[in-house]
Amino acid sequence: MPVSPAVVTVTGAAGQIGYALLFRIASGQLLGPDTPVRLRMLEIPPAVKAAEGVAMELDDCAFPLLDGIDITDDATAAFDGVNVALLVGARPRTAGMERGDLLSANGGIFGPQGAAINAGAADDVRVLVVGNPANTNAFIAAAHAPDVPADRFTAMTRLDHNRALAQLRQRTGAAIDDIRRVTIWGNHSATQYPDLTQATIGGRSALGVVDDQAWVRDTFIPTVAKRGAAIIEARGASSAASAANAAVDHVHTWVHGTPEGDWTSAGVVSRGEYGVPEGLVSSFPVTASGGAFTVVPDLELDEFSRARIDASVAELVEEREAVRALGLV
Ligand SMILES: NC(=O)C1=CN([C@@H]2O[C@H](COP(=O)(O)OP(=O)(O)OC[C@H]3O[C@@H](n4cnc5c(N)ncnc54)[C@H](O)[C@@H]3O)[C@@H](O)[C@H]2O)C=CC1
Ligand SMILES: O=C([O-])CC(=O)C(=O)O
Repeated sequence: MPVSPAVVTVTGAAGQIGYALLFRIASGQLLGPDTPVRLRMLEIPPAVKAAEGVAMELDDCAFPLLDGIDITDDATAAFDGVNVALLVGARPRTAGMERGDLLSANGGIFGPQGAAINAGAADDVRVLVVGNPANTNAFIAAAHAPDVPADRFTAMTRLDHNRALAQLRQRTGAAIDDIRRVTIWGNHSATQYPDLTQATIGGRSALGVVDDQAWVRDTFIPTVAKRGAAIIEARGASSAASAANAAVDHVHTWVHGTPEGDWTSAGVVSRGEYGVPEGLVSSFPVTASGGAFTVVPDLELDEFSRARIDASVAELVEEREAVRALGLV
């Protein structure tokens, strides 16, 4: 029996991440080889023509799973019946900025989009916010969607998670598939806490394999946390293909699950886990099963980890206060 197509909406579809993302979605890498996809591309009016050009290229790939493409500048139309919403469209930072500096420029995008999702999305909608500052933009979107379960709104820290895996591979020579239980806690910002205390490499403690606390504290953590700025410095533009790759990973894991014995990292709406105030969108260690993320419970946090998580969560609280002051929630 033919499977009906999933509606996947990508905002900012004519941007750099959109260009790296849409072709992977249409080829089946997001939802798997058995699910046809109907793509909805949302753009602001000046970029609709560029989105049309991207759609022409998508057509020219003749992807068997691509059921059709709609292009619109209207959020209500973009999110009508949507199953997977990828909220990418937002301004990227430039050299010298922190992601939080984008709040006033970008925050206003996510309330109306949350409201449009609330009004028209499919019952099983899953939302991934990529546009920065991603955690707080997801908080804004969720606040405007009271009828959508809060656990359907997530923010992307999978890129940070993948960066942590890559740094650990470089340091130890381990295969990526042998590295497990790495965690990104907190905000997708320089305050994030990439945590190796629970991580294993080939079943052994990653900290034991590395055997160099100073490297973890002074090299690993800042390299992962400041990787976005390093890419901007080197490339003259913020990361795009690796961000699109992480978005594909995030949704694929959400839908298809985490491997036995492992977990990933995602920004999810806190229910008070690990002392993170309820309602904030914070990155946690999460497993995925049955199409839902669950925060890994009962991990022991040492003093250093506790302090790092608290510092990043304090920044999320500040961002929440800022969006309240701006009248965005
Ligand atoms: N969470 C993460 O790990 C990462 C997040 N990002 C963020 O993703 C966002 C997008 O980055 P790029 O694609 O490089 O930027 P870009 O500037 O190349 O593209 C953004 C696109 O969004 C569109 N747009 C702006 N307002 C919109 C609206 N209201 N509705 C629909 N579309 C709208 C623009 O017309 C543009 O085409 C930025 O905020 C960037 O900082 C980037 C990398 C990683
Ligand atoms: O750093 C930036 O502005 C873009 C981003 O979020 C990342 O690369 O992690």
